[in-house]
Amino acid sequence: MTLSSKLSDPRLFRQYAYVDGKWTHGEGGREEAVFDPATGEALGHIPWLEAHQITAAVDAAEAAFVHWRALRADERCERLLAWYDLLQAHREDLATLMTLEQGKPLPDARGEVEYGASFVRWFAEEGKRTFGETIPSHIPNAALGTIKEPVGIAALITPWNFPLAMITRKAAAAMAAGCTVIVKPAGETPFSALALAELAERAGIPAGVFNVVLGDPPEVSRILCAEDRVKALSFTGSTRVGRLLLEQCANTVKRVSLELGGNAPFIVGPDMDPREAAFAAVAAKFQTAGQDCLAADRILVHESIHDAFVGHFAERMAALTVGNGLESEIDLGPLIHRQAVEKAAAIVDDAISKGATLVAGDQSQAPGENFFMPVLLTGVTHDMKIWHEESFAPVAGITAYADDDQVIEMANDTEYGLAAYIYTHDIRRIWKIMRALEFGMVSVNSVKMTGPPVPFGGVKHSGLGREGGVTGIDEYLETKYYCLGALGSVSGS
Ligand SMILES: NC(=O)c1ccc[n+]([C@@H]2O[C@H](COP(=O)([O-])OP(=O)(O)OC[C@H]3O[C@@H](n4cnc5c(N)ncnc54)[C@H](O)[C@@H]3O)[C@@H](O)[C@H]2O)c1
Ligand SMILES: N[C@@H](CC=O)C(=O)O
Repeated sequence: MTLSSKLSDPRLFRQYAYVDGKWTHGEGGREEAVFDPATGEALGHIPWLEAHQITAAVDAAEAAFVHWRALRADERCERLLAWYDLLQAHREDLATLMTLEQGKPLPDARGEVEYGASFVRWFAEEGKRTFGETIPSHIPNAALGTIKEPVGIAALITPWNFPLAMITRKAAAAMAAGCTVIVKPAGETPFSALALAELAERAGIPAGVFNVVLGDPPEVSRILCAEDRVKALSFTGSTRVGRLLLEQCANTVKRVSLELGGNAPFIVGPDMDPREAAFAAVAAKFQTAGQDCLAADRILVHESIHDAFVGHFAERMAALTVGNGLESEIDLGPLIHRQAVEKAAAIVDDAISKGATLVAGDQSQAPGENFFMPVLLTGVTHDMKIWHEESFAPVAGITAYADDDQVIEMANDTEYGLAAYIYTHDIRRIWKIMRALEFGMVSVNSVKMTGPPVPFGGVKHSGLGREGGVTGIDEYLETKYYCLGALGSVSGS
């Protein structure tokens, strides 16, 4: 059965790049297969564009920018809202596509479509509120102020773990600001991006405003980063690649936004009900099979409730079902590919060899070669990979701590600074720990922390800038200051 036959609208499945409003094949004959990580079956193929075709996408975005930026904000809003409506109308097909190429369970994929669409609606509205300011003048007879203007073409490079929402959180902000965009999705999950392009076209987004290029990742990124006409780069992905791209953007002095890796601590205070906290920790760890930048990687539990917490965690973890995300009642789908499984196994082996205890996690039960059964390790310490590396896998590491100062030190003992969780009802402890944590986002007594109104982003090596919220659109705007002199009548006003 082909992929398109699983969709009620088969035209959402596209195996071409999308440049200047046209479905585009590669001119050099290079292509890449895209696999269903659950079954290993090839879902389809995507072309790799040649260097001159990437440059042609920049030409198209440049030409489209002239007209797109000239529209009124409310006109851009109307088109983005039409796109939002289409995303909602095709939610089921978009979720099916996503589960097939990414592996996450269908209900999670539906949730991501909803989440991704919510950024389009949010920024459609925010585009109407890109206010400048009036500045009381210190210059006689002058009026001073600022205007917000779109930066120009934005290149958006995105990962495979959230194949739709990571694009819309960037693209909707950029497009609402009046920018045109060139999206380079992950090669593992291009079909969600191409379905977005199909729906953008149907929504009346003009040719050249939303482009999707496909190709060899280092080659495409080098071209986009070196292009002076590309004024902003927004990247979501690993810290390793983020650093490379930051370097590559130096010559053209681009605006760079980076949403990079995480290694979230999950802190449980002594006053917590261990069962309630353990169930929350399981949810924070195993969403998207642990392939989430917000995944609770280091679970730090007060020594007084540690053993009870571990018992409840193991009990809840044992109830998780692992399988093909298209089947019903599945909690964890496959990992994205075999290398991810091997990396997870290496992290577990490293921890055990350095003294961690394997409480649960029997890989002989895995239902396929890309699957990894949830693992629970206790006694994880600073010298283990699991402490420092983002496992991006369903591997939970628990450690006991003695007091607040110790847990703050443990939590901050990482190069990452994206998100952290605190579970306690002691308001003084919450305030002390929350202020001391070196993380861009801290969630207290809640697993869910994201959504369009929040400024999403990290500190330290987790990134630069913020996405979403009222400031997310600023990543795509320049502030132009003006001084209107010799006006005569305004002095002193
Ligand atoms: N902070 C956030 O908002 C956030 C959200 C989702 C994922 N992530 C992070 O993304 C990572 C997982 O995604 P991934 O494995 O796709 O990341 P990745 O860095 O390997 O790839 C991200 C993108 O960069 C491209 N790429 C890969 N190698 C490249 C190279 N050498 N030069 C140029 N481009 C290259 C990929 O094709 C992809 O489009 C994790 O570290 C995760 O924490 C962060
Ligand atoms: N869950 C994150 C994506 C991280 O991988 C989000 O909400 O943006």
